[in-house]
Formats: sequence, C-alpha cells, structure tokens
Amino acid sequence: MSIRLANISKKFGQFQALSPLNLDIQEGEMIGLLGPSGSGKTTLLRIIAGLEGADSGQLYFGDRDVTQVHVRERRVGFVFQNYALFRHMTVAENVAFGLQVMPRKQRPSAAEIKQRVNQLLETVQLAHLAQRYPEQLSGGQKQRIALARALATQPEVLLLDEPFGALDAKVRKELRRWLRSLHDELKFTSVFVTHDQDEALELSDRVVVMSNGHIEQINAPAELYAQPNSRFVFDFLGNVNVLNVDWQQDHWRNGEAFLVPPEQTELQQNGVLYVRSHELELADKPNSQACLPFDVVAVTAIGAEARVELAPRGWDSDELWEATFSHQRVKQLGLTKGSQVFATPQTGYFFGEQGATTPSRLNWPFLPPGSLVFDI
Ligand SMILES: Nc1ncnc2c1ncn2[C@@H]1O[C@H](COP(=O)(O)OP(=O)(O)OP(=O)(O)O)[C@@H](O)[C@H]1O
Repeated sequence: MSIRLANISKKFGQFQALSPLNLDIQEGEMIGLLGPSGSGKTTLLRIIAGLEGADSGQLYFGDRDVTQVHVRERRVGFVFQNYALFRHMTVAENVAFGLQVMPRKQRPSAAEIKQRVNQLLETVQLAHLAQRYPEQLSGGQKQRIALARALATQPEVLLLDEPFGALDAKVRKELRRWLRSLHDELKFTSVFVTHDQDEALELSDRVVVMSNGHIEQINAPAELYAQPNSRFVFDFLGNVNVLNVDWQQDHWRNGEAFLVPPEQTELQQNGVLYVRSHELELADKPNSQACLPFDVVAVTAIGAEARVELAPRGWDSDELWEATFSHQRVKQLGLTKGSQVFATPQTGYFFGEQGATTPSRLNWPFLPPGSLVFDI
C-alpha cells in the first residue's frame, strides 16, 4: 500500500508541530523518520495511523483518501517503544487479540485464529513461548510479540514508534536485522521513528530527516550520507569536524591553519568546512595544500578502531576534532597523547557564507601526484 501525505500540518495550541509537508511512500517501502527530540516524528506517525488528526492537508493510502477515516478502519499495525502487551494475557492471547476484537463478519473462525497465531509465532521465532505471560519475557522477546500482534490482522501498513528504543545495543542490532528480513519477506509498507542514525541508515530504504516540524532531506541511506544537503543534516548525522574559514587571496585561513581548495569560484569565500572523522589523514608535517596543526589529546580504542582526539594548535575551533583510524595506522603514525600532528582532509563539504545552501564536496589532494603537492 503506498502512502501519500499532501500538505499535512499540525499545531498544538500556538505551537507548530508540523509545517505543511509532502511525502510519498512507495508500496513495500521501509521509511525511517529520523530527527532530534521534538522534531515532529511521532506526530507525523500518529497522523498516518489516525491517532491524531491533521489541521490541513490530505492523506492517501493508495488512491483512497483516508484523511477522515477512523483509526480502526485504516488497517494499520502499530508497534510502540514500550511493548504495550496486555499483562494478563498469554503471548498467544496477545497475538490473537486484534483478530478476536474484529467485527463478527470479518473475524476469522476460532480455528483460523489459532492457526494464524501459531504461524505468526513461528515467524517471530517464539512459538515455544506461546503460553508465557509478558512479564516472563525479555525486552527483545516482548518486542517481537508486539510485532507479531501488530501483524496479526495483516495490515498493509506497519507503523513503529522507536520500536527498539528500550533495548540494549546488541538486542537492538539483532532485532533490526530481523525486522528488515521480515519486512522483505512479507512486503508490508512500513514507517518507523528513530533518533538513532545507525538504525535509520541500516533499516530504511529511504530516510526522512526531520527538524522543527519540517522535512530537511529525503534520501536513500547511501546518498544521504554521501551528500547531506544542509548543515543540520551534517550535524545530525554526527562524527563531523567543523572548520570556520576566511578566504584570503588564494586559500582559506583560520589563525595558523590554512587550506588551499580546488580552483572553483564558489569556494573562494568565507564559510564552514565539514570534515568527517574517518576522512582525515595525519602526518608529522603540513603540505602545500593543507596545514591544520593539532595536539593529540587522547587515543582511545573503540572496538576495531581507534579514536584520536585532537586539539587545534594556533587556530580556533569550538570543539575538539576527532579522527578514526585502524589500530595499525595509529601505530604506524606513532600517535600518542601529546604528539604534534598536521591533518589533511581527504574529503570536505564546504558551506559558503553566500550562495547555495547545499555544500560543495571537495577532495584533497586535488592536484595530480608529482605536480604541486609537496611538503613544506
Ligand atoms: N498532545 C500534544 N500537546 C502539545 N504539544 C505536543 C503534543 N504532542 C506533541 N507535542 C509537541 O510537538 C512537538 C513534536 O512532538 P513529537 O512527539 O512529534 O516529536 P518527536 O520528534 O517524536 O520527539 P521524540 O523523539 O522526543 O519522541 C514537541 O515539541 C512536542 O512537545
């Protein structure tokens, strides 16, 4: 079932929770709504579900205008963060609930309900727990049951509000993979809310990034990561270093730091350069295109990688910089606390003070090896 939102908006009192927005979701797509707290994700999800009415606009499921259709008639499955299982019912009874409260004409027979519940419990791999009560389950198991319950009525649209928010990192990861494969198998259209970028990037066919009640960007995860279209999206996707620069004749400067950008007129202005922590190289000398002096503040092992914290030396930055390397690279570079190093970004995203709000993407070194790239 495709979903279309046209000019949907919502106010709570004087507060504009959603500015008029448009969104087209394809049949079978999995959409992640990603954004900081208060950006309007849950409000949007509740409007799609019919739990909240929009102040303006139209909502379509396929060709059907469902703007005024009651939540019960929308055939939507809903999964909340806090499981919302019925405590006094067994797992099997919980899963059967949606079927048992169907109007008599649509309700399957008792035998059919039993069969469907068994099938669903097989699907979520918890058939052996059918007779348990929710309090006898782990968080991850409860959330699988909540999902089985939401799927029982065979909804064409599944809405999930921070479905794995209350679970620990390992279980979260497991359930994410499992939800993705279930989705690929059953092909329902799903929209889920998260404020976890990894979750959004891993699960979604497309990610909708929200801030302050509007949509900042809609893209497939790889494109979103490769080409964030605003500073907000950059900041929100995280792990990014920020360099404020002034244009001086033929280079960018900030105190003793300088960078020579490729010769493009749109780069020849003051602005902000964003550099991701894994797109930074370090050396013991600057070169003709980049001089970003740092003191190494800390080298921390984080699983397979090492995070190097860097304090600018002779120039200003609001925050420490971070670079991530393999442990082997850290050894090669001989990095320890107190080392003095020079950074060269490999890729940067530049937002000029004037002109386009979308960034220019640039790579260093941008001159062919053996031409002007030399150590100074
Ligand atoms: N029933 C309500 N009455 C008044 N204000 C509300 C109501 N529901 C939501 N809001 C406000 O609307 C804004 C958007 O809320 P919403 O729950 O959609 O955000 P969110 O992005 O889902 O945030 P979170 O990640 O914290 O759940 C918030 O500022 C919230 O305080």
